[in-house]
Amino acid sequence: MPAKPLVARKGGALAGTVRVPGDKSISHRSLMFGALALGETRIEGLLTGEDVLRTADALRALGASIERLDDGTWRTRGRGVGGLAEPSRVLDMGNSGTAARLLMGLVSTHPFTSIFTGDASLVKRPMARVTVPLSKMGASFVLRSNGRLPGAVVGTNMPVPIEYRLPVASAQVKSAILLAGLNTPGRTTVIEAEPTRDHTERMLRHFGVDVREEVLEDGALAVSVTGEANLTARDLVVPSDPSSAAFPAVAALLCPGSEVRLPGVGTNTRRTGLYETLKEMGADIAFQDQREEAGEPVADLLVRATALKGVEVPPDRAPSMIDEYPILAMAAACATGPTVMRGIGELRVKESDRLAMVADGLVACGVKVEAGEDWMVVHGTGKPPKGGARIATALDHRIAMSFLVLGLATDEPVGVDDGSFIDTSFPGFVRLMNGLGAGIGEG
Ligand SMILES: O=C(O)C1=C[C@@H](OP(=O)(O)O)[C@@H](O)[C@H](O)C1
Ligand SMILES: C=C(OP(=O)(O)O)C(=O)O
Repeated sequence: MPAKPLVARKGGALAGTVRVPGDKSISHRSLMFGALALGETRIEGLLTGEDVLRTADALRALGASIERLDDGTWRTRGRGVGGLAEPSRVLDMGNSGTAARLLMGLVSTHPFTSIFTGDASLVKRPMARVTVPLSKMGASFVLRSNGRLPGAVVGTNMPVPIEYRLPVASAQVKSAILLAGLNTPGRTTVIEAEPTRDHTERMLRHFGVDVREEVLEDGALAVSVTGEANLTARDLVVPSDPSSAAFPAVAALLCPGSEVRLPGVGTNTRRTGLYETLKEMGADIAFQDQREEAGEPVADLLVRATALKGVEVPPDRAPSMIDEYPILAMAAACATGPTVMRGIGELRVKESDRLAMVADGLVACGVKVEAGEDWMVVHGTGKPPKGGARIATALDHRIAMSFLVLGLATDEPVGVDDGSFIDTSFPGFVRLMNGLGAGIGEG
C-alpha cells in the first residue's frame, strides 16, 4: 500500500450529525460466530474496515460462506461448532491483533493445521499470551523464536478444558480461550482480575450459548462456557464504534463553538472509560436516547466544545479505554494542568508502541510530556500547543487519527506521514471529519 501523507489545519467550529462506522470488536465477532452457527445470520452495520475484511477472508478460507448483500448487510452461513475445514492457504491477518488472536483460538481446537501471518506491525506483536493457554488445551504452535508470527497452529482433536487466570487484562486472550472452549468437552473458564470488554460473552448468549459468570472471593470474575455448544443463527445489529466516535468527539471538544451529534454509538461500560474521563475533565457530552440493540447498549452522543482541565485517570479504568489513550492525550495536551495516566504498559504492544509514539509526537508539537515504562503525564497549558510537526505513524491508525484531530486545534498544521492505515478501523474518516467542517487534506 503506498503511503498517504495527510495534514490537518485549524479552521472554524465543527457542526453536524454523523454516523461513525460499526464497532470493530463486535464486527470481528459477528463474522466468527456467524461462521460457527447453524443457519443463516444477517449482520447490519458491519464495519468494512480492512481488519474486519481480513477476518471475513480467513473464515472463508476455513470453509464458511460470507457475503456482502446489495443492501449493505452481510450474510453468513455457518459450519457449526467444530465444522471448520483446514485452510489451503496462509491466513494473512494484516494489521489486526484481534483477528489473529481470536482466530488462533478458534482453530486450536479443530484437528488441522493453519498458518498465520500479518503485516510489518502485527508480526512484532506478542502471541505467547494466547499460545500459552491454548497449548494447555492441547494445541501446538510453531512461532518464530521471539514468540511472534508468522507461525503455525496445529489444532488438537482431543481438546481439554482449562481454568486460566489472565496474566494481562486482555479481551483478545479471554476471547481466544472461550472460542477454543466452544469445541472442547466440559467447562472452559477464564478468570480476569480486571473486567475487559465482554462482547464475546454477550454475543455468545445472543446465539444461545450458556455463558456463566461468577465473582470470586478476591473480586476477580470467572467467565465460563460449556463446550460442544451449539450456536443458533441470529440476526445482529452492530452499533457505531465508541473507539472511532472518540475522534470526532474530541475534535468537537477542542474546536471552539463546535456541536456534533453522533447517533447509535455503543455505550457498553466496558468500553466507555474515555467518555467518563472526558466528563471528569469537564467535557460537555450528553448520552441521549439510551437503548439496547442486539444485546448491546447504545445512545446518541451530543458533544459541545469545552475548555478541559487535567485529571488523574484511575489505572483500573485502563481496560475500558485501552485504545483511547492516544486521543485522550491530545485532549490532555489542550487542557489546563497535568493529566496523569498510569497502568498503561499494554499500549507498548499495540499496532505501534503507542506510549512512545504519543509522547514523542506531542513533544514535537510543543507539549511537555513525562513518560515511563507504563505511565505518562501530559502537561496541558489550557490552550492548544503550537503544532507544526509531521508525525511518524508506524502503521498505526489510532496514532494517525489522534494527531490529525490535534492539528484541527493547533496554530500550525499537524501532518502524519501515512494515513492509509486509518482504513483498518475507520474507513471514510477524512470525509466524515471534513463533512463536519474539519480541514484535513493530502500533503
Ligand atoms: O477484543 C477486542 O476486540 C480488542 C481488545 C483489545 O486488545 P487486548 O485484548 O490486547 O487488550 C483492544 O485493544 C483491541 O482493539 C480490540
Ligand atoms: C489495538 C487495536 O486493534 P488490534 O489489537 O485488533 O490490532 C486497535 O484497534 O486499537
